[in-house]
Amino acid sequence: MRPLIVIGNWKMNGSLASNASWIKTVCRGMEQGMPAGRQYSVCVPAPYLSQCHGLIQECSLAFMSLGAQDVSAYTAGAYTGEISAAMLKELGCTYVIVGHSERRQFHHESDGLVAEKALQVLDNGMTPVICVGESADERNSGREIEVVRGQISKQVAVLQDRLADCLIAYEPVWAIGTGKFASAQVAQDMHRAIRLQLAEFDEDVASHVGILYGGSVKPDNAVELFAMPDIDGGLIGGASLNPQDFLAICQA
Ligand SMILES: O=C[C@H](O)COP(=O)(O)O
Repeated sequence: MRPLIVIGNWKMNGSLASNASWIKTVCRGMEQGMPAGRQYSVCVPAPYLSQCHGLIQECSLAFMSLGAQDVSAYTAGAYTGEISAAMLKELGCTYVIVGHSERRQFHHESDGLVAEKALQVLDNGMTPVICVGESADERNSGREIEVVRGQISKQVAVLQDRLADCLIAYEPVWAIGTGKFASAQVAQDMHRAIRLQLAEFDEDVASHVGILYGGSVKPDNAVELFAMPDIDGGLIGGASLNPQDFLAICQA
């Protein structure tokens, strides 16, 4: 049985004051009781990891953890501006997003680089959240399965059995920050296609991997999305900035 996992992604938002208020509000809300067997996390900008780790630790909620939004593909050395997986581990991260479509689009990250980053995360005892998804043009031309299969096949080739310890986030680019979300059935169809592709490699890996949906998840569409058999939770962008909306999605 795969646990439901809800991960917030603040992207490049936050401040020392607003982070503290967000974490206190969310922790207070979670202390009132959450559905059993779920995991929650929030991926914050790197400069705030230390602050947020301290605040999350103070809450002492076993099901709430910290995550990062990106990582270097290198272990250590002369890579100015990069942040290694070992550093993220030391700062208390449990999850690390890799290959988010914004990194692919604005920083030209390839599937190969994304897989190398995922390896770094795994080697340091954390869980990579590997993002895949098609653009509007790719879906409109009927190529969405082919595109996502291509992204997944590179991860399979590099990560092999270690994919069982990863999460995959299906995030259709046309749904990110646009308010247009994939209907629960459209998302389920893609999640199923991803799981079947993983089963071609190894059925055990396919049944273990959590596949999260991301793209305009809100409190009012989360229930239907999370009820789908191959949707194991969500990666929440815009709605995670509001602690009440994030809590509502976590409870969906
Ligand atoms: O990482 C999160 C995704 O990019 C989704 O963002 P969004 O919920 O603002 O559409």
